[in-house]
Amino acid sequence: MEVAGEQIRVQSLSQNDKPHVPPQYIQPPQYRHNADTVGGGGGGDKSIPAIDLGATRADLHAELDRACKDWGAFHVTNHGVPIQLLNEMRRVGVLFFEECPMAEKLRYSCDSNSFASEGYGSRMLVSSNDTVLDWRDYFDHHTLPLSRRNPDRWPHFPPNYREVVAEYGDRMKVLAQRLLSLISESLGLPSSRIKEAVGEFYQNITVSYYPPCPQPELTLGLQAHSDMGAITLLIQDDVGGLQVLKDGEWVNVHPLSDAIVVILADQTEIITNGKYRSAEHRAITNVNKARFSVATFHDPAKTTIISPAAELISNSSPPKYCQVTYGDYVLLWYTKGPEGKRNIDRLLL
Ligand SMILES: O=C(O)CCC(=O)C(=O)O
Ligand SMILES: [Fe+2]
Repeated sequence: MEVAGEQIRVQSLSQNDKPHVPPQYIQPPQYRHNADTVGGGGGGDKSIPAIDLGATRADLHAELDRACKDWGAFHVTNHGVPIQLLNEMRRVGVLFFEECPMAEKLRYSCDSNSFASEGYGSRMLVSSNDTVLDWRDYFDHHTLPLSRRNPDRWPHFPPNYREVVAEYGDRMKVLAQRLLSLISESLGLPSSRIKEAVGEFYQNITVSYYPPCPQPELTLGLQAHSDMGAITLLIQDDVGGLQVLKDGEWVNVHPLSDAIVVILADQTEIITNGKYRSAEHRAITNVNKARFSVATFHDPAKTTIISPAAELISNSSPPKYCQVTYGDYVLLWYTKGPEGKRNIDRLLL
């Protein structure tokens, strides 16, 4: 835990070789995952849908409609982002966490007293000292709009790290726009409808590093939450650990190396008046292997007011959520904590 400026990273704890995790990382019993499911179960045969973006438009609309209603999360293949870039993003990210000396990594430390500050950290929520901590280190990059992008603040090791992140962010933006268009169309809305409601993308890229954990049954790599913004695009390595909640059961998102995981976030749920849902998800830990993922978030500006799309409102389908200024929503998330989907539930009418 970070107290009075002291910087403790989970990676350092993991390298201590202690058999027990410190008490701040122990989840209350109701939030722990069932160790029996790790690697084996985690939803049994169930898995999120996989959608081939090369399919015909009519097929795509039907498949997206199903996936966004039932899951709020799905894999996409044939997505147009070069596979080499996905692999390079994974490679430079892992090299930073594993090969860069801790003293140098700490030079990029984020400001642990402000929300979503850019840089290297372990503790996303600034709320209170009794928050249970995630078994995760991360590096958060502010990538879009370009006025927020300052690669000087990003890792200088390996040498091409900054170039890869910049290109990766640009490619993810294009894919996120395309997906929001297709998702609008699959609801019968004009293709630009959700994109216009979100406005210019504020894009953050968070690379997460989950070190091996001596007591995975007591911890979470990342507590259950839904993402705050509009749409998240995620890639992971081959270790596995991401889970999505489906009908009350946690289902493993099995790694598919060339695919990208799409996670609908809360503002899309509001704009679609709950017709499409944001996915509640979490990351679990394991004893043997460090795990790596890259989440690219696409959010509205803090001043944007988000409300259900008028075209989706009628006498038989009244508004389900009250309108919210995105900045107020973010503040709630960071001060109260995500606790699953509690924050969006507060907006229910
Ligand atoms: O590491 C993962 O797979 C999940 C990351 C995530 O959900 C997030 O950063 O919001
Ligand atoms: Fe997330």
